[in-house]
Amino acid sequence: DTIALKHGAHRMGNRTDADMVRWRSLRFGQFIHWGLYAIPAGEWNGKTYNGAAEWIRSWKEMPHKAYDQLYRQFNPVNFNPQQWAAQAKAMGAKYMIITTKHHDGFCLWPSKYSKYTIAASPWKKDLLGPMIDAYNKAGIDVHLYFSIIDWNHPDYRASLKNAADSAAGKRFQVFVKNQLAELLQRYPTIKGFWFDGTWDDSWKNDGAFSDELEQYLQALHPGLVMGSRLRADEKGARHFDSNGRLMGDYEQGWERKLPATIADVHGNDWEAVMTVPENQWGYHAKWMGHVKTVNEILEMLVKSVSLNGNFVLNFGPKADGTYRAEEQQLAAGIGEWMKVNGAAVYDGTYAGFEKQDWGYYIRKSGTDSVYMVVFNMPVSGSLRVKLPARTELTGVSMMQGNVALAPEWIGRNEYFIHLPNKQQESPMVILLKTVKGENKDKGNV
Ligand SMILES: C[C@@H]1N[C@@H](c2cn(-c3ccccc3)nn2)[C@H](O)[C@@H]1O
Repeated sequence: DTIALKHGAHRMGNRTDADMVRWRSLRFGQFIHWGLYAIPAGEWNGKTYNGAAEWIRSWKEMPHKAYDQLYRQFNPVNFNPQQWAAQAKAMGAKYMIITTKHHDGFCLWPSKYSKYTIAASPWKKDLLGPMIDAYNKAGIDVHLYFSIIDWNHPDYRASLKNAADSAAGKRFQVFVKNQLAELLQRYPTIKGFWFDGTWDDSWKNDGAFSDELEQYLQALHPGLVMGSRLRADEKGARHFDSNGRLMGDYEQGWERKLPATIADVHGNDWEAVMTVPENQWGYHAKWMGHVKTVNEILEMLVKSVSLNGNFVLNFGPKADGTYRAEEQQLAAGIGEWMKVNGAAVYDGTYAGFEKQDWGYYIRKSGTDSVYMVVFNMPVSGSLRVKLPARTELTGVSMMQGNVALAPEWIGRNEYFIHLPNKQQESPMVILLKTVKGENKDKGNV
């Protein structure tokens, strides 16, 4: 039996309105983490910070005062939003999420509610407006990342221990509400907020406020897409309320990790956000450890879509507004594959076929077209396909060159697709045409 909640999930099941249908169809996004942290870039006084570059202010070797003065040097003279948008478009991203304000509290827009903004820097001018315009002109939707945690704001409290804390907390909530309304008023074409930094007690223990805030923003900007990270219920449960129901419009917990199977997503919309190195969002001068390759990123993107989710790849521009070579090369390599095979990703959904070792199935939303994306070519060069019940195969073709293939029926609802060439440098896409049958097990295609 369910617990009576005033501030739990208010909706059963996924949103079906046009804005959410659009978000779901885009599938592939670009995250951008840009801010003062790109100036130290993970190094200070000749020492290297091994944590995430955007967290350097919390490093014992970084005096808060020194970090908080960095805005005096922020002057991205090579910032070129048209070039940023062109790179994202060439990569095949259909939406972008930009950090308006990370945990350090520095605002990339000239907020009237804070002095700690781009207006106080040598650059002076708004960075968000030109970015949003350039991306929208390139046909890419923009969502705004907003950190609730704000290390710069005098009224921020991680927890409320006394009356003074509660008064500060109230002032801080007004500040948050004002800044979010200001962002919607300044940038009316944005499609959603991506909230972060909502794990402190001060936020977790005021589910009512997070609920009211979500409804306030939806009223200001109907159709806004906001994930589960904003919300807590009145018992402090986050992402999923105390009855296990997802709050927000999609599950937003997949940070640097992916679900393993369709069972892990519980029928909810969801999105994964991923770093190129193990754990760097902001620009770090020295990437340590493994740097993901084009094919690794493509597999994460395809796996996410095959499990009904979106996949967002993170970029961390330098303080001067340019991108590091590794990120430029990654964007170009991903874009090359997406140019030929993007049809298998965009508007992709869970196909309902039994998973095979060679890779992933993706169903074009609402159609009988199912893509096979092959990552693990069998030594035999023959791909096993097991059709779901009441499904018949009417056509098989290679995406590259639209070459028809004649599968071999091997009994019941199973086929082998024998590939003419089992060499593969990158993921191979095959298109299956199916129809609803009467579960007749037959071999002809
Ligand atoms: C989207 C990513 N979320 C931010 C983050 C993650 N974390 C975090 C905090 C505690 C445990 C694990 C992760 N803190 N901040 C990162 O800084 C980046 O913005």
